[in-house]
Amino acid sequence: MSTIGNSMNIFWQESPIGKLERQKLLNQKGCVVWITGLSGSGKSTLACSLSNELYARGKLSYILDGDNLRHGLNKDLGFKAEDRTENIRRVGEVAKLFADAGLICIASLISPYRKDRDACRAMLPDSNFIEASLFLNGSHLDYVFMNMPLALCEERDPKGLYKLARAGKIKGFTGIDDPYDLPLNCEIEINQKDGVCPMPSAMAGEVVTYLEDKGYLQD
Ligand SMILES: Nc1ncnc2c1ncn2[C@@H]1O[C@H](COP(=O)(O)OS(=O)(=O)O)[C@@H](OP(=O)(O)O)[C@H]1O
Ligand SMILES: Nc1ncnc2c1ncn2[C@@H]1O[C@H](COP(=O)(O)OP(=O)(O)O)[C@@H](O)[C@H]1O
Repeated sequence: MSTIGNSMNIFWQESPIGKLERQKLLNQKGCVVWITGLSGSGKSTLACSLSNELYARGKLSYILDGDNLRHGLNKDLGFKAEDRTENIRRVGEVAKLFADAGLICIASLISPYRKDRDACRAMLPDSNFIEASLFLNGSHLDYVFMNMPLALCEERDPKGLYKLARAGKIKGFTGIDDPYDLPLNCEIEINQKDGVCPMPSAMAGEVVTYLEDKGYLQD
């Protein structure tokens, strides 16, 4: 019996089929690939390309896209700091469930605050001791940082939001008048090469190679 958050007298219910059985069924390891970066940096593009690439290899993934989740689960949240924190916390919890289900969960959110990203990583510890030896950082969450210059994101501006933010019509826009804390410990960083952004398939390929090397693409 325990007290968690605001709930009292609650018990953990075990289920007969666990993560290991599900992973065997799917021949992959449940994990979270969390893509962070400015609006317009290419998070959704990478998420879709990665999902396609994994599908072609017979691997089951699911995309948690910040924009989409704000249409449902997170429709009560805005963009002030505490709402963004709650947004990331909720998506971290959902991602944890997907990883436990055995899926390769691809989360694509700006996730601008370092403390919230650190909290998500802490939420997904590698609890299985035998498995743990396979993973260097002991976490089933890996960050991909879309390190694209603000000027490029602003030039792309596919939704016209930077223009509105610059005109003062959107307040607290990430990169303009709300901070983006640069990641200090991301597993993968995607950069421009000679001023050119890699093709989506090349970005996805880099992540797939990483997942392969870490042993996620087999049970
Ligand atoms: N103020 C402000 N700041 C940043 N972004 C804004 C804002 N208002 C609306 N949008 C749109 O919301 C998308 C980001 O949602 P997220 O859930 O990923 O944001 S966060 O992680 O909670 O910061 C983001 O989508 P992406 O462009 O896909 O990143 C924007 O289209
Ligand atoms: N690797 C890339 N090369 C060229 N254009 C890209 C690349 N990645 C994204 N884009 C373009 O940049 C814009 C923003 O990409 P998007 O994936 O929607 O970013 P985010 O999800 O971070 O807001 C889109 O118009 C997209 O087509």
